[in-house]
Amino acid sequence: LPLPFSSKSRDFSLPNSSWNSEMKRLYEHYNSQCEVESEDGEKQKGLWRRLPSYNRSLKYATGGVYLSKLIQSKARLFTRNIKEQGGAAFEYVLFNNEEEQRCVGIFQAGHLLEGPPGNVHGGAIATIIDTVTGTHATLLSGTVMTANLNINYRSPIPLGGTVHIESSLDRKEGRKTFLSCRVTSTDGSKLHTEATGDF
Ligand SMILES: CCCCCCCC(=O)SCCNC(=O)CCNC(=O)[C@H](O)C(C)(C)COP(=O)(O)OP(=O)(O)OC[C@H]1O[C@@H](n2cnc3c(N)ncnc32)[C@H](O)[C@@H]1OP(=O)(O)O
Repeated sequence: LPLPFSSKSRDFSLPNSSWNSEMKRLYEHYNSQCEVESEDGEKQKGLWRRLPSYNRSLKYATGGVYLSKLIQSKARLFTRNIKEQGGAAFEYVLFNNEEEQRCVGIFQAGHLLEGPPGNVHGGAIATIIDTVTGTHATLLSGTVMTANLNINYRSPIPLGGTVHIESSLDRKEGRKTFLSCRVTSTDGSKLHTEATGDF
């Protein structure tokens, strides 16, 4: 990602004890296709790249100078702002495939994201879609803002479950980037959500 992060920052996209078996399985699936370093230190490029994820970046953002010191020190990325451990909210990891211009998110929805009883809140689904597509658009086109996000909710996402999110490039027009996104069950058989985004 283009923003510089301190090497001391915690990377939230690594496996932790709250991850269910599906989350771990899919993580392994993509992680095993990422860059590998041989014993002699030579790096072999992989098909996929795991994207680290930190809970803040504002310290480095130029807009930060206009904000109070309190806000600057307390600002946290929305999807990584819950101190409670154990998969309470957004557990996710993103992988990017530069060659195929695809970005994949594996998302486990925690108990604080409830909307309809037993299922994930539509706003939380929109948030994770914006995160995957927004990150993908940033990788494709540099710093961007979401201009439009159009979402069709096809079937509910069970709370505690894991889903597969895939963002793909539709087209670029000048400084605009258009992406499509699908949220499915991890075996791909069930479509939960479809979206398009303009960045
Ligand atoms: C690490 C985690 C990553 C998470 C990523 C999360 C990303 C986000 O959520 S960003 C936050 C939500 N988004 C925002 O707050 C954006 C608010 N909006 C804006 O800042 C501005 O309206 C912005 C930047 C989208 C467009 O501004 P600006 O470039 O000045 O607009 P303008 O010059 O009128 O339009 C440029 C082009 O975009 C198009 N456009 C503008 N707004 C929209 C829109 N809402 N929908 C579709 N197209 C639009 C225009 O039609 C125009 O197209 P063309 O060049 O073909 O005529």
